[in-house]
Formats: sequence, C-alpha cells, structure tokens
Amino acid sequence: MIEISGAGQVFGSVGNGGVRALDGIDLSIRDREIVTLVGPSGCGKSTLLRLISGLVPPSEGSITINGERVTAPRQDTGIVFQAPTLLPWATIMENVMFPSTIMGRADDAARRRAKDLLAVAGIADFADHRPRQLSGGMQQRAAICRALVHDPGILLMDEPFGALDALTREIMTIELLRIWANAPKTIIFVTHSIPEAVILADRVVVMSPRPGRIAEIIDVDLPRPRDFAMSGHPEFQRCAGRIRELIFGEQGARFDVEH
Ligand SMILES: Nc1ncnc2c1ncn2[C@@H]1O[C@H](COP(=O)(O)OP(=O)(O)OP(=O)(O)O)[C@@H](O)[C@H]1O
Repeated sequence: MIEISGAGQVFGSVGNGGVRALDGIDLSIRDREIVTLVGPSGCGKSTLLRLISGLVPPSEGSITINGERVTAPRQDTGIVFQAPTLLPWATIMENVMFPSTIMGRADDAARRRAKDLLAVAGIADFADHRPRQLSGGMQQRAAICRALVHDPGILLMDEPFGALDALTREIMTIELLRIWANAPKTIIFVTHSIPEAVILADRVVVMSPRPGRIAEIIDVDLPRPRDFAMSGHPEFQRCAGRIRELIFGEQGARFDVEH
C-alpha cells in the first residue's frame, strides 16, 4: 500500500554545511500493518515520517500510496506528534472535529464519530473543556482522536507517548492496539522505546545512525491481542534482543534509546 523506493533526504547542500538525513530507503508497507521505526537519535525517523505524510518532499526517490505519488498531505493520512498541539482556545470537541471542519465535512456523522472516539479514549466527559483543563495524557488522547476523526486509512505517529509517564504510556499503547483492533488501519509509529516498538509492531524497522538507512527489518511473531505481560515471551525477547544488538552493538555508544 505504501511504497518507499530509494528515498533520500538532504537538508541544505551536502559539503556546504548541509545534512544528509536519509539515504536509499526502500520499504513496502502493507494495508493495516503496524510498522514501528526505531534507531539512534538523529537517524532520520521523524524525517521519514514527514516524507510519508507529504509534509516534506523527498530530495531523492519516491513515495507512493496506493500507486499515487505523495506530493502533499493527504486526506487518508492522520498524524500525531509528540506534543498534542491542540488549539488552546478551542474545546476538546472542536479540536477533535478540526480536520473534518477544514475539509468541509463537519456533519452529524463526523460529530457522532468524534463523540464515539472521545468515549473510547475515556475523555467523553471533557468534550466541552479547554485543553489546559486536561492532563498531558488526556490531551494526547484528544490529539489521537483528532487524527482518527476523518477515519484515515493511515496513521503516522511520531513518538506520540514520549512525553507521558511510564504508566500512562503503557496504558496508551494498549489503548492504541484496542482502537486498531476495532478499526484496523496502517500505522507507522516512531519510538525510542524498544518494548513499545515490539509490543505494537508487525514489523520493526531498525535504522542505522546518520545518514539514516534501514539496518534490518524484524518480523514480530507474537499473537494478538497483546499486552506488556508478554515481555517475558521468548519471541518478545528475541526481537528486543536483536534491536538492542543492532543499535548498541554497532556503535558501542550511548544512544537515546530506552531499553
Ligand atoms: N528541517 C531541517 N533542517 C536541517 N536539518 C534537519 C531538519 N530536520 C531534520 N534535520 C536533521 O536531519 C537529521 C535527522 O533528524 P530527525 O529528526 O529525522 O531524526 P530522528 O531520528 O527523528 O531523531 P530523534 O530520535 O532525536 O527525534 C538530524 O541530523 C537533524 O538535525
């Protein structure tokens, strides 16, 4: 469904203070697959996500979704960033409805869907509150509802739980899997957490240090539904061990990766 071929990204001009962030990325992502991206800080994970989102055009290579070249943000793609980035003056309901509103599709069906999503995310009682009246975790749930409201087939998530405490983070990860099980969609998820990467993924894409290349793609053969109690499972340990080996073994340096 998503085809990335020979994608490279250079910021500025190389040799002249520019940065090569990505090099020769080839990756095919299937419909309804969950792919997680892990790798050392600065290896280009966020850049790759931005290329797929159409927010940034690749300097080299191409990205297609269902055979169409990605040249701009698409309506069938939802994005969640690390910070919830809600509009502070708008209510939670208005924030969640925002994508439907700007697409001119803020009808009753969209409002019903927004309400249902808020209920699934456990924040239905806060629909009329402003973002500042919610905790960080609740705001991020609202941001996830906003990314899902127009029912995109693709969800791009850039360390969406990175700013949350460890407990909320685990709960949110399992909630995301529950949402996905109810309405499967293609998810590409950037994380620094190896357990999060394994628990979520059908495949973990491990990237090498800058310029970011794909070091290895690991198939995670754990049954679903999943939860963190599976971290003792031999398949979980195999995957987590291999990711650690790839990231820490190659460089022997201290990377910004939780393990
Ligand atoms: N707009 C930009 N202009 C110039 N350089 C950039 C820009 N965006 C990213 N870079 C550089 O590209 C490289 C990859 O950055 P990116 O944010 O994609 O990495 P990352 O793997 O997501 O990092 P982290 O895990 O720390 O969030 C970095 O060296 C970064 O400095």
